Amino acid sequence: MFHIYSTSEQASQALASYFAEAAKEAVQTQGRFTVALTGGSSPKQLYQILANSPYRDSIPWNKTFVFWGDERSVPFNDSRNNAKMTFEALLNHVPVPKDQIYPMSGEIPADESARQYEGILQKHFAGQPPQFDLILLGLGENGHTASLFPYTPVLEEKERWVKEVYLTDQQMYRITLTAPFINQAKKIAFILFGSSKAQVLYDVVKGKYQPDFLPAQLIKPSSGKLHWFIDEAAAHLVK
Ligand SMILES: O=C(O)[C@H](O)[C@@H](O)[C@H](O)[C@H](O)COP(=O)(O)O
Repeated sequence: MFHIYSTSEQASQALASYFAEAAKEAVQTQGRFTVALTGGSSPKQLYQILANSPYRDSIPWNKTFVFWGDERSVPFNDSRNNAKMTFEALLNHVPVPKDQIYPMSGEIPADESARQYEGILQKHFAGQPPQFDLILLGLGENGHTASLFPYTPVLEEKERWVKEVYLTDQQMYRITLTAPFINQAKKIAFILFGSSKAQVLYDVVKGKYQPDFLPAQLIKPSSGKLHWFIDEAAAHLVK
């Protein structure tokens, strides 16, 4: 479902409200809210909105468990680290217990980090279906989402929940939730803005299915809901 707004600010406000509703609903039904955050520039406004009232005061942060959809394999203090950005924009300002926040480690080799993260998730979901209540995702101009990049082996992964991927052009490992695992989520919300995303958004949702080339096409929740929070500039080809 598309949620299209004139400005990125309005779209971020709408997603903040959706986030808050998802959190309250999850806590009411299961006693906790499990969310995966995204990196990139698009969610920063959302995080800043969530860090301030009314959301800072109304979301059940003390029952919220925070994970990430992907991470660059760089130390936490590196400016490219997704968790660092999220702490600065959101997590340092809201009362989520620190032991309920699970950054992917960039301090150990990426393959170990991916296995470690899978272990953390298995423990978190022990005895329950491994379903995030909400996963936030961005969309890159080349069709990637999380760290599911075109023509990378991780796109073929069917068993693992979390996997490392080496990106030759960036000369960097990244760690990512895999598409089959993301697709278990109850709610998935993409956030993207600007005319530079219009063509890729069109290609992903209306174009030919070619997920090796456009990995975001792999995101199809098996029983959950898929939402797109976008501005007019990004939406103009899909409307
Ligand atoms: O770590 C990251 O960068 C992301 O998880 C990545 O998948 C991002 O969401 C897209 O690249 C879109 O990024 P923008 O929002 O900056 O366009």
